[in-house]
Amino acid sequence: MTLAEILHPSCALFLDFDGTMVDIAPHPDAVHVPEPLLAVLQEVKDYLQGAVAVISGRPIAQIDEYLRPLVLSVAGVHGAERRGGDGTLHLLDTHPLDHVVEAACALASRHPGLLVENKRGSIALHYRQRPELEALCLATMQQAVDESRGLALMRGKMVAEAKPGGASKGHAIEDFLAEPPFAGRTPVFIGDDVTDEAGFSTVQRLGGVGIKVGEGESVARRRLASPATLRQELEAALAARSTRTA
Ligand SMILES: O=P(O)(O)OC[C@H]1O[C@H](O[C@H]2O[C@H](CO)[C@@H](O)[C@H](O)[C@H]2O)[C@H](O)[C@@H](O)[C@@H]1O
Repeated sequence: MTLAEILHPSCALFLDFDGTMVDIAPHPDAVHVPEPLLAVLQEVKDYLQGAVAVISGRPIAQIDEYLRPLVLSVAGVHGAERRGGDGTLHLLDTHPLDHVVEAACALASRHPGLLVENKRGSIALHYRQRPELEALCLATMQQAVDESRGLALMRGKMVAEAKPGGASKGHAIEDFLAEPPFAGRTPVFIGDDVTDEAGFSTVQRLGGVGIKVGEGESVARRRLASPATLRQELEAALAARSTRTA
């Protein structure tokens, strides 16, 4: 089944960012947003009467910067922050991260190439430049999280993140679906990473469609090969819309 067949005007579309809309890059700051993607997203937003949201591990401010001048609804930091369809900002309670920051920074200072990313309520330890240190990074972060209050460890692509225990992409999608312009629509969530599995489960439980980009185990019942394929399929869905309404 293609995205053109799935994406009807009564859908709400939820999109992950890294690895889904844009290719994975060697460094978090090195991602490239292809120019045509912005135009496609604007058109899809119009088609779905505003019911398009980005569901990302990145902060909302970063997503805004990458998608500028487009402004979309966004859940950032795995749902710890969320800007709804009316522009209202919802912030989950955060928990002290000092112990995790200390542990992650101490490890990074001993191992050049490790990168500590500090977000509101969350700390990410990236090991893409030092993949051989994966086990050490995961163990260090897990121990620091276990010794902290209210945090959970989440694995991503070459990254271990400590985030608020209550934050999840699935919850963020449910919160969007309780509000206009998302309420009453069939949810479609497209993502690429372990962190997106909660989102796939949520939309499928609600009668919607989960689509995994790329390879790897997933609960999602549909697949797309790559971010480039996603862009092509969105363009095809828009073209099919023109044909349908012509
Ligand atoms: O939920 P997402 O929108 O997919 O964000 C997940 C994380 O993305 C970023 O890290 C990942 O992408 C980087 C750029 O391609 C890559 O270098 C890194 O290895 C990946 O883990 C971002 O830096 C994180 O904050 C997000 O949580």
